[in-house]
Amino acid sequence: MQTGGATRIERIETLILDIPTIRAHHLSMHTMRSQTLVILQVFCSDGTVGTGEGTTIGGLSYGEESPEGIKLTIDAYIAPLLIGADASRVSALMAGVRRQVKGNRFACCAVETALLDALGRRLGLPVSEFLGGRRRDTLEVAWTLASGDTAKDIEEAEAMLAARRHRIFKLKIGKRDVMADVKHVAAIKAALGERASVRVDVNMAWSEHQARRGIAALEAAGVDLVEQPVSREQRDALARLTRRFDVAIMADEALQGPYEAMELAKARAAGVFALKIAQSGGLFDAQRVAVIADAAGIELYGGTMLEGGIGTAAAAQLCAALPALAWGTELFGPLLLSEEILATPLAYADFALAVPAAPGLGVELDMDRVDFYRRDRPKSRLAPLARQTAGA
Ligand SMILES: O=C(O)C[C@H]1C=CC(=O)O1
Ligand SMILES: [Mn+2]
Repeated sequence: MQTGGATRIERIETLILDIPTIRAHHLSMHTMRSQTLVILQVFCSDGTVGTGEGTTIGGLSYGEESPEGIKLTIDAYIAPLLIGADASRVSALMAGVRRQVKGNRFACCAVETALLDALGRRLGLPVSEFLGGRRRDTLEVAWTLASGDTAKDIEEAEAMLAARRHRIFKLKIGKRDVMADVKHVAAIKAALGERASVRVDVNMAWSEHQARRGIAALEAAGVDLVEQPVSREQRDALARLTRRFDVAIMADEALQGPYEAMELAKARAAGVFALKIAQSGGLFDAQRVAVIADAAGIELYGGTMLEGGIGTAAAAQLCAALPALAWGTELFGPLLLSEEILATPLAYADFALAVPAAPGLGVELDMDRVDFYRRDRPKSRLAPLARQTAGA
């Protein structure tokens, strides 16, 4: 796997970080009070270090990979395949990894991200420039209202509008009775009116029958988009809902890479795809999903697994290079964390995220903060850390 004079992969290190969220984040299957990030670094023989991130939501309650599993997969199975290999052959390296490692898309995405970061640093180019070239330098970013309380959500949305940070709001529903959720959403939409786009994410909590009742009422309340109302296996039900309603129906959990994208497109099961680098299995596979969406006339939304700064920068690099991104993005993950792990936080202003312009992912880790939040930190390092707030 190596040629003379090539830059080699010398070492791969992984770390698990636990960072508190700024408030409880209620999803239909889990309430988050902290987020767990798996950070990996790929050390190359020319001195470049590439950084990647593997992050999921709620342990094993959202997807099949846990943070501990992502770390183990990289340490025990992926790293040994890569040590000594030519670090710049990213696509070939990932094809080799996939021959030996089935599934484990989040772990593969983290590794591919780190290799792309290192390659970009070596080339002196941001990753978006070799994913086809940048089509945009800023990305509109939605915010998720998920405090669990209608009045608090309205207050939070008003503060975001006043600060010009977000004007698209995604509401997490599916935990309560359908009509209680509809009442909650309708009250928020009525308060915000035309000043904001209000969307909902059911995270698979409804049956098809519940979805028919719920979506009809949400459409009447002025909601713009309904994300993954039914379980990911129920592709036919999702297709029937897409045909039945004018409001946009978006596939999220049902979309796990190019194969599912093709099946969803053939079944006309969604009008919009939540494009996520981790769920797709990496930036290359996310690009393949985007190509399928484009060919099928399906619109795109840049989704998140609530990653920290590294995963968010990686998704931003991909989103910057997409030909079209009709529904904007929700790349706000770092803003939900109470502490920043980047040396310079990502910049959010005027409802948008500025896509980092420096080589690679365009961001640097603050290693003191990383050290502080690592799960295995030595007890002697428990001294409080000076607070640095995420965001601009
Ligand atoms: O989309 C999801 O299901 C996961 C995630 C994205 C934003 C958020 O608040 O949760
Ligand atoms: Mn979702």
